[in-house]
Amino acid sequence: MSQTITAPHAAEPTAPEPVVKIEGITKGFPDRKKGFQPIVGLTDVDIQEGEFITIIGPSGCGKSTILKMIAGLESADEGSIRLAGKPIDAPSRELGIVFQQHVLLPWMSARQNVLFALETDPHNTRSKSQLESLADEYLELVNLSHAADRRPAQLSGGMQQRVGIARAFALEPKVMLLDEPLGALDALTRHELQLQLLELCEQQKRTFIMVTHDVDEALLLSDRILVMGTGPRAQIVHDIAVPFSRPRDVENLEQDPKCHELRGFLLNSLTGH
Ligand SMILES: Nc1ncnc2c1ncn2[C@@H]1O[C@H](COP(=O)(O)OP(=O)(O)OP(=O)(O)O)[C@@H](O)[C@H]1O
Repeated sequence: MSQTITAPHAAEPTAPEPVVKIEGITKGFPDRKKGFQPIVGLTDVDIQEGEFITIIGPSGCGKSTILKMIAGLESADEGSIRLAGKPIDAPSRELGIVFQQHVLLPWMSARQNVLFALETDPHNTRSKSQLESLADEYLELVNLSHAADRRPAQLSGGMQQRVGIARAFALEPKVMLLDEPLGALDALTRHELQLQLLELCEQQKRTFIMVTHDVDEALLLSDRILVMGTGPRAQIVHDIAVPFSRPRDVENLEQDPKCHELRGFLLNSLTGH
């Protein structure tokens, strides 16, 4: 007779260590007239490797400030932020950033812009020809191979933003921080790039933390949506798991009643209803 033997004190499976661990952070800024202004209230978040996290919240609540603290560009007043267990106290190549405004070198082509970032990476161990292939690979991933030799002035806003995305992705950071990456684009280009970003994220399986004002963008791309409340001392008021399986399809999402329900909930939380 077969028998199942269970260890008397089998260890509980432990959750993997979060790639980003935010513990008890607060942040404020000095104001010449009003004195110290508290912005971000006590905040704790664990982000697991491979998750796509979106932060949404009312304007001025401190979303970008949180992203800048994770990027090592601002320090928290209290608490700590760790990347794979190590405190983040300065920008690092493990943390890639894409801002709303692409900062490309105007005298270089799209390809040279990506290549320059790779060549000046102090941790680079690849040869020049390997870097050239890598730059081409990432430009292809954002559908820009045909425009690789054009300079920024010869590219549309959406194309320039795609070069910025290719450049940040090509450095293959552990965590990609996106601060309203599509915020400056017209609605059509924005939608196109959302789909491209979705495809890229699903192919790359990296960790993403994005700030956006666009609820539909958050629902399309995220595994979790963190909703911040109003300030001062704004905190995360909802941490929502997005239940849609991947790969995602916009049309299926649009017809899914769960998506409508979540969308309504998010819009209501943003408008304070
Ligand atoms: N370096 C700074 N010095 C002083 N105040 C700052 C600084 N950075 C941000 N702030 C203030 O902190 C508050 C939060 O700014 P932040 O950009 O993080 O908000 P946000 O939620 O990303 O806003 P939005 O949605 O409008 O982009 C704002 O009142 C802003 O003026």
